[in-house]
Amino acid sequence: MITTPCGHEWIVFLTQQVEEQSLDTALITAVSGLPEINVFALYINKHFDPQISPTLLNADSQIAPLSSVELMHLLEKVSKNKIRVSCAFAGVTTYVPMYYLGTVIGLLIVESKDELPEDVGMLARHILNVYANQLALIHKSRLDPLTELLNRQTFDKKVIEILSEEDFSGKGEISTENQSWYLAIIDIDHFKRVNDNFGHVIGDEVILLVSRLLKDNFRFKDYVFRYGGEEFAVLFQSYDKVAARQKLNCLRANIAEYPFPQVGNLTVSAGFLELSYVDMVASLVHKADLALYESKNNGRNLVTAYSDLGLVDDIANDDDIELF
Ligand SMILES: Nc1nc2c(ncn2[C@@H]2O[C@H](COP(=O)(O)OP(=O)(O)OP(=O)(O)O)[C@@H](O)[C@H]2O)c(=O)[nH]1
Repeated sequence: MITTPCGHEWIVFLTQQVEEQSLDTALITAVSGLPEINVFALYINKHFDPQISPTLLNADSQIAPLSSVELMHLLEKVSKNKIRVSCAFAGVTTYVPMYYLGTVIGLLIVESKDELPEDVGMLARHILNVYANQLALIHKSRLDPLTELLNRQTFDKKVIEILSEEDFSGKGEISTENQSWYLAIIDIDHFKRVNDNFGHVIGDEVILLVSRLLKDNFRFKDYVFRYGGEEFAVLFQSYDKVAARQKLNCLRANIAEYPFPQVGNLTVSAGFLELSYVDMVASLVHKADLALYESKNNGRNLVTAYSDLGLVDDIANDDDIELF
């Protein structure tokens, strides 16, 4: 791609990317296409959180990796909206900040023999900022607007991503730290009554508060989705079924105790199962739903595992069937 002085073509290229991975690749391509930029490292904090250290985007960088402490120190230094240059015997290192809404969320480090021309540094800065805006847009498109939980469209993709993770493949079904992945579907009990008695605005507020309780009860690395109106899905890791059930019961109890403004007390029901590589996403959801119905049928405010139902699972129990 030819680079015009304003970098117009790179901006068009970056803003055409609608997937995070292709956007990352586009950024690496754009930066490596800039004149006089050959050796570089791109560090980005994809959580847009100034407390979290950025991580390296171009893993094959020839520049020695920096520690979190070094990176946080550098971010602070470049946060004055400046391109910083440090000269040493071996050459010049240039630090270009990446901004999002006034906060530095990343850094481009370039090592070169001579100082980079000013217009190249400025162009790099524009490209980084366009990337940050596009990344934020992609992140937003995955969220439910009311609750800011992950939306249903993102759910299937995430399950498939988890199932195809390296340490999940084969029959181990083991994830990081020897924990397994679980899927839970959680539904607010008698939610229609909330709408009927207090109106939709209060109903929406209840959905929002339940979403917050859900987020607070799970960890950073778990995934919480708004699956339907008053239905939520959670993908979380646990050592075993007992621990998974305990986690969900803890959430259930926290919600039951929570004083919802105007409405008072509410409960939720849940159904869950361990993710299995033999199942398709629709089948996993169907099984979690069956367990959820069991909770509802047994009086609500309950957690049921799919395995509690004692159903014969033809596919999962047949080791000879190869689905992939
Ligand atoms: N306020 C509000 N209500 C919603 C939203 N999405 C779905 N609902 C309502 O949620 C209610 C769901 O009701 P049902 O599926 O009958 O279930 P329920 O009353 O929760 O009863 P059980 O699930 O059987 O315990 C319906 O009245 C929907 O209109 C939303 O985004 N906001």
